[in-house]
Amino acid sequence: GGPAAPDLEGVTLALRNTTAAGAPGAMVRLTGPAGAATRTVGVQDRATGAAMDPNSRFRIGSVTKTFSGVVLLQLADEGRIGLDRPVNHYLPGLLPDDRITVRHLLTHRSGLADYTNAMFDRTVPGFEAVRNKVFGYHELVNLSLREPRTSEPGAAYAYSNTNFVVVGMLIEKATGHPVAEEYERRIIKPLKLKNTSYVHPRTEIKGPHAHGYLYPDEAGAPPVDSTEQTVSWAQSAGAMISNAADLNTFVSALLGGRLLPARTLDAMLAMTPTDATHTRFYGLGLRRYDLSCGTSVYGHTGTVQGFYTYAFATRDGGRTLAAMANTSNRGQANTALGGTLEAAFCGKQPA
Ligand SMILES: CC1(C)S[C@@H]2[C@H](NC(=O)CCCC[C@H](NC(=O)C[NH3+])C(=O)[O-])C(=O)N2[C@H]1C(=O)[O-]
Repeated sequence: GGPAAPDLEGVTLALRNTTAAGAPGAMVRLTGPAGAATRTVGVQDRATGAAMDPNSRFRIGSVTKTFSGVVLLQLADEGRIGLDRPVNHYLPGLLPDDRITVRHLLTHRSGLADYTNAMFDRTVPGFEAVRNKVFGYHELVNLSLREPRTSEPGAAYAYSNTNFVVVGMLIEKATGHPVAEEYERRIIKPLKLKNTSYVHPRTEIKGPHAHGYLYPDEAGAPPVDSTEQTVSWAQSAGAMISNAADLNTFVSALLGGRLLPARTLDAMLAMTPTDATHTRFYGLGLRRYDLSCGTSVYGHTGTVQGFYTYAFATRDGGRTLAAMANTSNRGQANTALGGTLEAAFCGKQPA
C-alpha cells in the first residue's frame, strides 16, 4: 500500500516549468522511507549567478500560519485557550463582534477582511511602501476593520491574513511572551530546526539564503530583488524564515503526532472545502490537497514577495515535500511549482 515512489524526473520537469515561467530558480526536497532527495534548477542570486542551493534559507510566507496554529492548539490543549470562546473574551473590545471565536480565526471563517488586498493592490509600490515598516498588531487589525466583513461569523470560508495576526495576539496574551519565544520553545528547539527563525522586524535573512525576486504588474518588466523586508505586514501570518529540510521535519513531526496529541491533531484536520471540485480544503491553519492518485497531503502554501513555498506531508508524516521558487506575482510559476506535488506523491503516471 501507500503512495507510489516519487517520480523524480517528473519533479525535475515541474521545476524546469517553474523557471520557464519566470522563476530565477526553484528547489524541492522530498523525504520518505528511502530517505531524502533534492532537486534544484536555476539560480538563487541573479546578480552573482550562484546556483540554487537546496540548503538555502528563504521566507516561507503563510506556511508561518501552520506554526502559529500549532502554538495556539497547544495552548488549547493546555486548557489556556478555548477554541469556541469569543476572541473578545481574551482580547476585550478588539473585534466588533463577540460571536467571532478562536476557531473562526484558525479556519478563515471569521469574516474579517484581509487588509493585504488593498495594501498590495499595486504590487511593487505596495511592497516598497511597507518593506521597511514596522506595524503593531493593532494597526493591522484596524486596517482590516476599516473594510466590510466578508461574512457573518462562521458562515463562510474566506482566507484572510487578519485571522492569523489575531492568532499571534492571542498567543502573546495567553503566554505573556512574544510569538518568537513560543515558536522557539514549542517547535524550533524541540525539532532542532537549525535553519528556521522568526526575526521580525529585522529585514535580512541571516546565513546562506536565496534572493527573492518580485515581478511588477507591468507586463515584460524585470523582477526586482525583494529579499530584504521586515514582513511586518504579516508577522504571525507570514514572517517566518526556514529551509526545505526544516520544513520537511516540521510537517513530518506535525502529521506524525509529535507536536499535538492525536485528538487535537484530528481537530486541526476538520476541513472546509475551498474549491468547487472539493479537492482542496482548509482545516485549522492547515491545508489538505486530494491528489489525482487518491493520496491526500496536508500542509500549507506560502506567497511572500519573492518566494513561493509548498510544504506538505502524507497523513502519517511518512512522506514529505518542501518546494520553493524564488519569485512571486507570477501565477504560472506558482502553478508549475505546485506540479511537484503530483510527481512526488503520485509517482509515475500510467502512460
Ligand atoms: C493565499 C495566499 C496565496 S496569499 C497569503 C499570504 N501572502 C500574502 O498575503 C501576500 C499577498 C501579496 C503577495 C504579492 N502579490 C501582490 O502584490 C499582488 N498584487 C506577491 O505575489 O509577492 C500567503 O502566503 N498566503 C498565500 C497562501 O496561503 O498560499
